Amino acid sequence: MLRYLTAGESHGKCLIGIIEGFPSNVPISIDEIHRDLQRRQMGYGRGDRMKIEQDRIEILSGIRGGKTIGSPLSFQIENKDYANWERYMNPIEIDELTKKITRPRPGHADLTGALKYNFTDVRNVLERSSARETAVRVSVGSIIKQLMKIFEVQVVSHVVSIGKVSLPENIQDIEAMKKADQSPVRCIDPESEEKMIEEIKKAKDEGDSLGGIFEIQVLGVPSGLGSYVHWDRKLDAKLAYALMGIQAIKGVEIGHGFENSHERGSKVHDEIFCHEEQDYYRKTNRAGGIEGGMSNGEPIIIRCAMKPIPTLYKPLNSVDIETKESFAASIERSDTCAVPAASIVGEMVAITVIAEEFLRKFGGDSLEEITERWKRFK
Ligand SMILES: Cc1cc2nc3c(=O)[nH]c(=O)nc-3n(C[C@H](O)[C@H](O)[C@H](O)COP(=O)(O)O)c2cc1C
Ligand SMILES: C=C(O[C@@H]1CC(C(=O)O)=C[C@@H](OP(=O)(O)O)[C@H]1O)C(=O)O
Repeated sequence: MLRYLTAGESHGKCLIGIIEGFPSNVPISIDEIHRDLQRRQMGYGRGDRMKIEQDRIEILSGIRGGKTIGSPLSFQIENKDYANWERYMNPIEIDELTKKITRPRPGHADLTGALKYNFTDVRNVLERSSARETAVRVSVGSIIKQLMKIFEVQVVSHVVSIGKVSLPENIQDIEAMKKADQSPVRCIDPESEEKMIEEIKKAKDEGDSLGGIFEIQVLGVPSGLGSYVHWDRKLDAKLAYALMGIQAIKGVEIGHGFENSHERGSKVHDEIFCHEEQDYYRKTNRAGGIEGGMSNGEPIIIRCAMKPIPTLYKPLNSVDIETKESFAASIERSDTCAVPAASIVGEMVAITVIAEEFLRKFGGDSLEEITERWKRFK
């Protein structure tokens, strides 16, 4: 079973990841992981923290001479910003005069987190609830992506909307999606992209923030991953669970999920055809590649809705947890919009779920064992 853990605070010394259950003999390129880490840091609307960090991974175990050896694969990513925060974040001793954060931000984990863990300083909450942690999930996904590439599975994503600015139509251009990194908002329509940038600029000038929707497509997924036999084995359920685990993701849609609910069945379901030499196929993919909790061989299409960033430079009302007086919420340095970055996190989280299910079906201890099973299936 493939599983992983993440650790680390946003302004602590470093972030840590451990992957367990990864097969042996898989070649891993550190450059590719660095490329994905850099993709996560890009995107118009990010704040000044991204100018400080240049995320690099240091592998600590599980890889020898460029290939995995089947043991737990562990790594760390340094937080460069720790140098500026050490006196607040040192694990053993912090500056006595450290100012507490007592004005929770609506929409962030601050208030409920402080009450739940019995803190008088909201910093104890925001350090771990921060999406800084997603650098680890991207590293995990990037390692897993390299395994899945051997089995011809790929993942792409693009931004569909920022605030109220949306792509004019449901464009399904995979080649354009593969090149989405070249555009600052990762939008595949240049006209919409410009409008999205304007929208982000306006929100920033007004001390406000924005969310949006991104789409992920996983291509080349063999049919039969996941299962209909039990609710917690359904592939769509697993994807929704993992994707909702990304900070600020509040909705997950598989295929034309919401749109389909307004139509009659005859307009929705993807008819089945068979080519003598070509196997079964569909002419449409409104189901988004999943039927009965199983991949059906079509591209898996997922959309995720991200809420607007909670930290506002023109803050909303809040209550000081020490004095109980009304105040404007605290202002932490912040992104204005992080939908392009979240789309990269989404890619990596989605490919991780697909890999878990792929290994459940074709799994073995070594790459060679898995390849044999996969080839037999094909
Ligand atoms: C890539 C990314 C970057 C984010 N950047 C910020 C940020 O700069 N400021 C902020 O307040 N929230 C940011 N968020 C959102 C918060 O982390 C998130 O809203 C918070 O942890 C509360 O969790 P919830 O929205 O899932 O309920 C970011 C989220 C992601 C995915
Ligand atoms: C550090 C990252 O994102 C952070 C996510 C985040 C939050 O509240 O989620 C708040 C901000 O943190 P800071 O106050 O240090 O600027 C973002 O920069 C990152 O993505 O690597």
